[in-house]
Amino acid sequence: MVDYRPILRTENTNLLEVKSVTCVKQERCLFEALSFTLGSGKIMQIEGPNGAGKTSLLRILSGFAQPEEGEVLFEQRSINDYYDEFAAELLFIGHKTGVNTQLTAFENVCHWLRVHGYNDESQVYDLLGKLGLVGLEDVPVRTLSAGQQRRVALVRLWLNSSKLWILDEPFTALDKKGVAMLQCRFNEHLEQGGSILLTTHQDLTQHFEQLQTLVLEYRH
Ligand SMILES: Nc1ncnc2c1ncn2[C@@H]1O[C@H](COP(=O)(O)OP(=O)(O)OP(=O)(O)O)[C@@H](O)[C@H]1O
Repeated sequence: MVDYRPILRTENTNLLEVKSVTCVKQERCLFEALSFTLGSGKIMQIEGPNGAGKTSLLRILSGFAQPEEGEVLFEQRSINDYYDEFAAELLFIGHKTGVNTQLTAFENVCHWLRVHGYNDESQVYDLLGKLGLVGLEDVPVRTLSAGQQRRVALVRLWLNSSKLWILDEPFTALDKKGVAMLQCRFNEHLEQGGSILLTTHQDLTQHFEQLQTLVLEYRH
């Protein structure tokens, strides 16, 4: 595909460090004094029941929301103080996938390429084909099925060399083949020294040797 810069592996350092983070929504404390680290080449699954605060945590870790207390460090620097540098190393795909459903899959991918400063559109059809979208590249995304729309959103994982991927329910609506393809892509990213934080209700223990799990309880 496009010639992207390699991820530089940062040995023996924590890519992400969460220090005593507390989140309160609608006067309910979702989590309190939460601390953990995520190293280079590591994957962490955030689990918990509906409403426990998984998405809220991902939003704090991405810098889209501020915690009541605590801080988040990326490569040992506060993401608030160095947000631009952090953002350049972050790929966030949320519940709302960021796909423009009025545009075609091809147009969406070309847009993402341009945003990242790349103009080589020559292999976009190949990439969309790889993701099972053959023949669907030029129809508005809104006319695709939920799983096909998710596949369009996930194309960014094949176009991206950000160190940290934060993904909210990336497996939603994918069929078995789609799930397997995504797991394969995750492993490639980890092998290159990238890190992944994700929420999912899938059991990933069989698929990732060094899976870390963080369970958020529902707090009343
Ligand atoms: N912007 C907001 N304003 C007010 N309340 C919010 C906001 N965002 C989240 N909440 C509340 O925080 C709680 C946790 O929501 P969150 O989306 O983080 O949960 P979740 O664990 O991701 O749930 P699910 O598994 O259903 O996606 C919910 O009760 C929700 O109503």
